[in-house]
Amino acid sequence: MVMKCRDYTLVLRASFMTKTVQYQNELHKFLIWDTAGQERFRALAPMYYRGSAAAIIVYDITKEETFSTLKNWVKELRQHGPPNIVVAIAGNKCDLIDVREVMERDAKDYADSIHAIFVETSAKNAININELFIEISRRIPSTDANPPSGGKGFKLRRQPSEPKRSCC
Ligand SMILES: Nc1nc2c(ncn2[C@@H]2O[C@H](COP(=O)(O)OP(=O)(O)OP(=O)(O)O)[C@@H](O)[C@H]2O)c(=O)[nH]1
Repeated sequence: MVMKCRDYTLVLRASFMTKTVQYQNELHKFLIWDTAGQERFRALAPMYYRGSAAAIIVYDITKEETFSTLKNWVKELRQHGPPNIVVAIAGNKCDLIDVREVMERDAKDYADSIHAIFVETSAKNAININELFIEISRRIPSTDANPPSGGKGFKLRRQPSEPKRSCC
């Protein structure tokens, strides 16, 4: 998406991707919008989270300020997001524990306090990525245990439950 504004052009880096995970006997396909996390793009966020079953908010365990920013996104989702949206918090770059600034315990406690899924991940080393999506699948099971044959998808609904995940 490109937004023109006066004499400059602002390119919004929102990319789309899919991920499929197996959960119990079902394949769950996620349609994912990776949006720009910067504050200046906040007004555009509803375009992406509206109608979404889940939101993954990612911070960088080596940068404390990203964890503070994350809390603003949680507030935004709580105030303006779909009422039953499943929120997952991912502390990325857990391969860099030597330069960690955000304690795992603190992040986990915060996630628990808002009933969010929590996991530390490494996109670089593919740690806990699948586990994160499986946990989201667990929270938003199918409303229809027996979808019609030939059907290409099914609706998801939220089911509150306690997350259980630890990092690398
Ligand atoms: N060590 C390490 N580096 C990572 C990991 N994930 C991303 N990076 C690096 O961090 C930098 C930023 O990665 P991006 O994928 O652009 O992160 P982003 O959250 O999309 O950042 P924005 O583009 O600002 O929204 C890149 O240099 C990546 O290679 C990780 O798990 N471990």
